[in-house]
Amino acid sequence: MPVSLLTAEQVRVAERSTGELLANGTLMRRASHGVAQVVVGRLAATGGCYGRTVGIVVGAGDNGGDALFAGAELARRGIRVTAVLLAPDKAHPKALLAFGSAGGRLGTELPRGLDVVIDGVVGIGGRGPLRPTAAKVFAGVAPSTVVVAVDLPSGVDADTGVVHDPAVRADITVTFGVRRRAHLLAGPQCGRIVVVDIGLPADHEGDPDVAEEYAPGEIRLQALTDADIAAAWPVPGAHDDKYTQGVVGVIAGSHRYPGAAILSTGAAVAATSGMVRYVGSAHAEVVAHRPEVVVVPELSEAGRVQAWVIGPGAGTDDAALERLRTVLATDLPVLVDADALTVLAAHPDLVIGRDAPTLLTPHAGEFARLTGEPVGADRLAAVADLAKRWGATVLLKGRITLVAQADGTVYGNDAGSSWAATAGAGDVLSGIAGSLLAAGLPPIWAGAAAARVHAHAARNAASGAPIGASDLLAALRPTIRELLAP
Ligand SMILES: NC(=O)C1=CN([C@@H]2O[C@H](COP(=O)(O)OP(=O)(O)OC[C@H]3O[C@@H](n4cnc5c(N)ncnc54)[C@H](O)[C@@H]3O)[C@@H](O)[C@H]2O)[C@@H](O)CC1
Ligand SMILES: Nc1ncnc2c1ncn2[C@@H]1O[C@H](COP(=O)(O)OP(=O)(O)O)[C@@H](O)[C@H]1O
Ligand SMILES: [K+]
Repeated sequence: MPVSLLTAEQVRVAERSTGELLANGTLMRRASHGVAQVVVGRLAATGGCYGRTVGIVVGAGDNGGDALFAGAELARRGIRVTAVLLAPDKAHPKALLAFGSAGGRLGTELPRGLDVVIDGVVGIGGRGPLRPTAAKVFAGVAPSTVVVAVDLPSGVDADTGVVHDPAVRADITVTFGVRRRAHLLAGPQCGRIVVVDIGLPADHEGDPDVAEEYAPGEIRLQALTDADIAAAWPVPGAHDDKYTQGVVGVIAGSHRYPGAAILSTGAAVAATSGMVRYVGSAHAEVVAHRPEVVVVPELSEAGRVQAWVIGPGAGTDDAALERLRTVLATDLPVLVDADALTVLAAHPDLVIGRDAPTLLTPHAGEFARLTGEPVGADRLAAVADLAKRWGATVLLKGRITLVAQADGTVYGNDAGSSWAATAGAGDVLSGIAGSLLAAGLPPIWAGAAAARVHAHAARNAASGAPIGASDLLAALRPTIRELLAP
């Protein structure tokens, strides 16, 4: 099942629902034990615990309490632990006492050359950037020191994932019970995320039971897992033929710029085993690369399809507008990308009010063209708002891809690497998502599944070195094979 990512308020609701466990400090003891275990695991893997050095940066709230209790546990294991209290008179009293009794020391700055530093400045109660005193402490941390954030890297907004300046950059983030939105939205800032079970009540899907907290239209952020995608990926059955699996039509590229057409149709051929049609002036080039694609130069000559992809390298002239108008007037699912988004920006009425499934796939620049303003720091709010206003599904590209449906549901994916940031990678994405639309997946699933497989393919193709979009395309089939038969 998709993994939910909660707001700070939803986390607090889930914590409060445990009643006594929250009030008597059991949740905090479980949380801090989880932090200590992660640190011990890290030290044990690199030479053991005894005599190693850990620093703790402690803020005024419960996040600092978690860090101090964890520090007490580490000190009891023979680790030399030093805590810097940013607000000494507000540090969690019981945790501070436990830390002192366990042999933890207090300092005004962190010792040099630490093995690990624990960021307990702020968690879900944090607002804005690291304040100057905390920033100064972290500025002195050596690059070789492993940074373990308690709950969230401080300076990262829990709900929007906005990374303020300055903010902590963590190698590992240890969180409690359920992921916060920032763990996806600011994934690269969090490093590896470890979710510790602290006994929050779970609903039948395994998520903390906050379903009733969602009002209609409210943003609900989730992430698809590989298992979700594998279960939904179209696999031909005994009675399938080329038509029953869905035919995708791609309107892309031009004789002068055939690359987008080759990449998009190539990805559509690789993603599912149905049929791919191509419409446009790059028909000779497309068929030279992929003889199985059925090509025609004009839209009027195209046979039946179950979904359209329109836009990659397809131009922005009057003829492009007419083709866009024609496909959007059908009752078929349509993916609008690249040049077609530029055309659409001047004619939003073509999509607003459209009943059939519509998937828009802008990068940040195209998004700004559609809305008339930059995406801004809060990408989640921006993409959800456009989806709601236009009544379409919107996939905002980038390291973190967000796919928003008009009802407030948003699926997010952290690509895990940025090797896909290369020319033509978007054309590949359009072909994958288009073929999934033709197979009958709802736009949010087609977009999110395509984004995740695209990211895996980029990582597999790159394997530590730069790639071009055709390398990404070539890695698609082995990546899908790995997904379907892990
Ligand atoms: N409520 C609970 O039972 C549990 C809470 N837990 C921990 O408690 C945290 C939440 O604790 P709190 O609600 O006390 O909030 P935090 O400790 O996250 O932060 C609030 C405090 O930090 C100050 N502050 C806010 N922004 C700041 C900034 N930019 N720089 C410096 N100080 C800033 C605030 O004035 C306030 O004193 C979670 O993130 C988690 O680590 C865990 O122990 C799990 C259980
Ligand atoms: N920093 C990044 N990390 C990971 N993936 C990225 C990054 N930037 C872009 N991408 C992905 O690469 C693709 C680029 O698409 P796009 O910008 O349309 O390029 P083009 O038009 O050249 O094909 C998208 O799938 C996008 O999500
Ligand atoms: K923190």
